[in-house]
Amino acid sequence: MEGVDYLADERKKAEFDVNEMKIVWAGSRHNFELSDRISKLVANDPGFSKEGRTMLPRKELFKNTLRKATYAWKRIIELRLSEEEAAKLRHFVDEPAFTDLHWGMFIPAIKGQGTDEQQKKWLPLAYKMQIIGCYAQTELGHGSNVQGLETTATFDPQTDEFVIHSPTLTSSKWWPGGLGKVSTHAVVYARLITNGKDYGINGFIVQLRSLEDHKPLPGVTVGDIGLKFGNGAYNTMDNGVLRFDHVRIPRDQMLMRVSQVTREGKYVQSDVPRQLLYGTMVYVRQTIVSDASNALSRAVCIATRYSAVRRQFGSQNGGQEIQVIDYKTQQNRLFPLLASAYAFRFVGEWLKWLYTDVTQRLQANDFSTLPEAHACTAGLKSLTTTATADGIEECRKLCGGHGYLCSSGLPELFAVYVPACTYEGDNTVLLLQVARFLMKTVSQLGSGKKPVGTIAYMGRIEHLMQCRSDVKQAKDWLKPSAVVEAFEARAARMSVACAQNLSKFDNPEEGFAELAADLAEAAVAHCQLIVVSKFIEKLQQDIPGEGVKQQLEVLCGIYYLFLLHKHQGDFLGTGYITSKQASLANDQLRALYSQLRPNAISLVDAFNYTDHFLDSILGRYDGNVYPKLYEAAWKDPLNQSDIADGFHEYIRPLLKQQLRTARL
Ligand SMILES: CC(C)(COP(=O)(O)OP(=O)(O)OC[C@H]1O[C@@H](n2cnc3c(N)ncnc32)[C@H](O)[C@@H]1OP(=O)(O)O)[C@@H](O)C(=O)NCCC(=O)NCCSC(=O)CCCC(=O)O
Ligand SMILES: Cc1cc2nc3c(=O)[nH]c(=O)nc-3n(C[C@H](O)[C@H](O)[C@H](O)COP(=O)(O)OP(=O)(O)OC[C@H]3O[C@@H](n4cnc5c(N)ncnc54)[C@H](O)[C@@H]3O)c2cc1C
Repeated sequence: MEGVDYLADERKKAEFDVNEMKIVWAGSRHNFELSDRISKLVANDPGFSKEGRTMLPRKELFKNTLRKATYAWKRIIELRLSEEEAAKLRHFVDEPAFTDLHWGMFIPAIKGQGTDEQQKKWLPLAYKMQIIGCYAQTELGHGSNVQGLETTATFDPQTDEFVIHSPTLTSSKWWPGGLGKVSTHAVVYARLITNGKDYGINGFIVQLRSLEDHKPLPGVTVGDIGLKFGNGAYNTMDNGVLRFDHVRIPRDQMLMRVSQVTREGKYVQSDVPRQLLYGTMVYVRQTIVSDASNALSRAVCIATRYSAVRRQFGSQNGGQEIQVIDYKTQQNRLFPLLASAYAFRFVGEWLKWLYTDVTQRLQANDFSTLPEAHACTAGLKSLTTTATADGIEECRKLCGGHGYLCSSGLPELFAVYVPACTYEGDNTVLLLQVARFLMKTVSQLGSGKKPVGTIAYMGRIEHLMQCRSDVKQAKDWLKPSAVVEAFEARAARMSVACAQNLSKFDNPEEGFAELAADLAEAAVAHCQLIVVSKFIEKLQQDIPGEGVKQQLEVLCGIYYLFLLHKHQGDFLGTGYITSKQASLANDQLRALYSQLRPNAISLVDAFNYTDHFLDSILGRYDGNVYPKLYEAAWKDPLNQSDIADGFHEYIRPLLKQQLRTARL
């Protein structure tokens, strides 16, 4: 029981009020109480047990997910949970399921792209789960290039219907979650054709399966696309394939907020921008940023607790060995991830605000902030999911050999998380969207159009192109103004360098393609600036609780100094800092690691995760790792008998043969 006492000692070292930090992490007292209550409700309900999940064959795994999702719905109804509480419950059940897409994409697509009338008709059915929907956009041949989708929706004025058709193999819908085995309906993205003219992509509500016996409707071929990465993991989801053979739907099932087709077959474009068709993706990308902080904090919680329990080397006079968390290399790998989890939390909060603001504006027909919202959601989705996927894998390595066991929770967390780098937009493709936005901004600098919001810094381009860091000693790197200027100057100079290189090409598209790798790096620099700025802005707020703000300052410092160290080439290459100043930044970073060290365990306790949610022996709250690892091994099906199945067939004949050879 050594571990139990050990983490208790660690907790005593905390220099701040952990309960207050829990509220900062949750975003508000209300959010904290909500998460705390619902996570415990899920953890204490045997219906949501995760026991043996990674051992189940696919069919059983999937059925188990159906059972859990239905049980969750039953509890939501019985307990009369609000929409907010219900969403939390699904979150803490912690198993990818068709319901994620139903609530997370099908309903938002109808809300964002449907007319009031369409919303009135479809949303009540969806809210009661009398229909179950998915988001069918991606095809076998195209995912990133949405304009390249091939499914057609041809208007037939004779019958006032659209004919939905998959003209080629590559037009088969491929990937939509919840489609394979569950959804009764889908929002299908298809090329709208009327009067022989192709008007590009639009959304259509299409029924796929009978509401009576769940059989695919005539003309619909639908199934699961097969086993995915990892054991268990995302295989709880029925990502699907779907083909249409001239399936007819009424005209009013075209989502008509952005454009309409009249009874006569006339195409009418509303005064809202066509980009609103992509609105569901903007919404989901924004939620993915908060999810990144959830996933990363979970991995970091496991790796931090285990790093305090684990000891290697350095025993003096028969005393205890060193806790691996005390190695500076371990700190240099772990603490920036802990800081990133907090950074992503705060930028996620801010992005939620931005999204709400843009939605309100859109409702009032003000579309001015849409490009920035797109650039921010795309860029931050890309930045945070890349860092989180890499971070989870780093946490696995930080846990040494035991991190490779499924019982550490890390392999499954990684396998479930890593597709976030691809879905909702491949991370590189999304960075290039940010780069386009940046190049447009730079090209308009002389036009008198003042950059606002996250690109307001470009308005000070002349200063940012020539200023130099005035850092003279390590602690100067703790000054927010010094840091923000460093990140602004680096981002601005990288963008301007790209713009200058682009201007050498006669054809801008050719130039963009040729310089894509540099452009993606400039986009990363811009996105890192946003995260750093939002963290610093958070610290300017009034934050109650003894020592809480100080800890956040340490975390913020670690976040930006680690980035500065990692991307030293950019900061030096653009000439904003000298190598001496880079080295001072590193000195300060090391000092911050030492300040963070006694608080590390309490900083991960502030995430307030239940052992059920973490589902990790290495990350147990009580640190009681070794007895539980030992116990868990014996639960493996291989250990149900001393003699393995297959012994008589394979091992015994082998041994006999060796015996004969030995006698020879
Ligand atoms: C990559 C692009 C952006 C390219 O679009 P395009 O129209 O060919 O590109 P373009 O000419 O560069 O852009 C035209 C213009 O559209 C703008 N734009 C592009 N996207 C958006 C948006 N979301 N909101 C607002 N504006 C947007 C661009 O900035 C361009 O604007 P501009 O003309 O420069 O003013 C797009 O096609 C795209 O988003 N691809 C990624 C596909 C994707 O994310 N699929 C998601 C499928 S659902 C899913 O994965 C579910 C995940 C499961 C889960 O969450 O659990
Ligand atoms: C687990 C999971 C769940 C999903 N759920 C859904 C869903 O519910 N509904 C749905 O419709 N879709 C879903 N998708 C599909 C997903 O949205 C797409 O896979 C994603 O948008 C990436 O598109 P792609 O597969 O076409 O990748 P590709 O674009 O083919 O990417 C392949 C490679 O090409 C590169 N590349 C592509 N274009 C460019 C470019 N212009 N410049 C430089 N590099 C480029 C990419 O960076 C990448 O390295 C899901 C995918 C996964 C993995």
